Amino acid sequence: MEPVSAALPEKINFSGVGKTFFVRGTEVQALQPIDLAVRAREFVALVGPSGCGKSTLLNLVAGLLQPSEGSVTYDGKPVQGLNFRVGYMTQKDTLLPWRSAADNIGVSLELHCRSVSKAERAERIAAMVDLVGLSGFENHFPGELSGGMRKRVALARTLIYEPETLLMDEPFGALDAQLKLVMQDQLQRITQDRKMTVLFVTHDLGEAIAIGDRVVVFSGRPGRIRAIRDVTLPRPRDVFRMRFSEEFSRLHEELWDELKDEVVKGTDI
Ligand SMILES: Nc1ncnc2c1ncn2[C@@H]1O[C@H](COP(=O)(O)OP(=O)(O)OP(=O)(O)O)[C@@H](O)[C@H]1O
Repeated sequence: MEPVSAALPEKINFSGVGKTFFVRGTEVQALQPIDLAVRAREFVALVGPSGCGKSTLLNLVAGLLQPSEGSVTYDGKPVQGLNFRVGYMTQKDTLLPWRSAADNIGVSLELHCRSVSKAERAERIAAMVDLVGLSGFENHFPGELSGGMRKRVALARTLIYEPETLLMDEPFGALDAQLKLVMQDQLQRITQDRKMTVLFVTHDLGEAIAIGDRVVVFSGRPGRIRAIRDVTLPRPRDVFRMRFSEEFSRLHEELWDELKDEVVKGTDI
């Protein structure tokens, strides 16, 4: 089955994108030149060994870094300066410990959307609390929340200013296996409903296949694309059961063959 996004315009394009860092006089090549086009509404999962440049790719789309070679475009235009069309959920949730869950969710509106009135902010926070399943915990402080709830706060904080694209860097990495499935299910529902484009970094191949429209496997540092596969399982997917499907097993086996050599020889793990 052809994914919906196949008919949609290109959203993000990496063309010959390489990145080299200079750390105290030493050159670290994080990414070899890569080419990848992401369509609007596509959910692309990036998997690869530690240090292969996955976060660097997200930082390039967010405009936090510039490529050393090649170009990154968003809606056909080079990313220059911060890209406010994207929401970025980083590895660490960076919640403000002195603010309640609700006030953490509203922080990006306070900082970036000053024209939004206090009443509208409260309304949008309440809608987000509901959307991510935090009702009853909105007045708790981060230290009083479980790991899963903190992730829900971080997700709501990213969604509240309605970015059209989500950049997610191992958002569920620290959660236990069951909770991960619950969060994957919720994320799938939200991003499909809102027709979002998603770049999702994970170490977990099963997670990548469960929620991606496409899975991109990277080699170890310097990262290059080793394999790309479409996941044609229909949506909405039952992330709790799809692991038992034939297509899931076939893809997992195929992609694990690509990934395992890289993980074994990984330099940074
Ligand atoms: N700002 C920076 N300055 C110097 N080196 C950096 C910087 N950012 C990343 N690197 C280096 O680039 C390489 C790729 O890092 P990156 O964080 O993109 O990898 P990753 O695949 O996301 O790793 P992980 O899965 O462990 O998070 C690493 O060797 C890292 O040390």
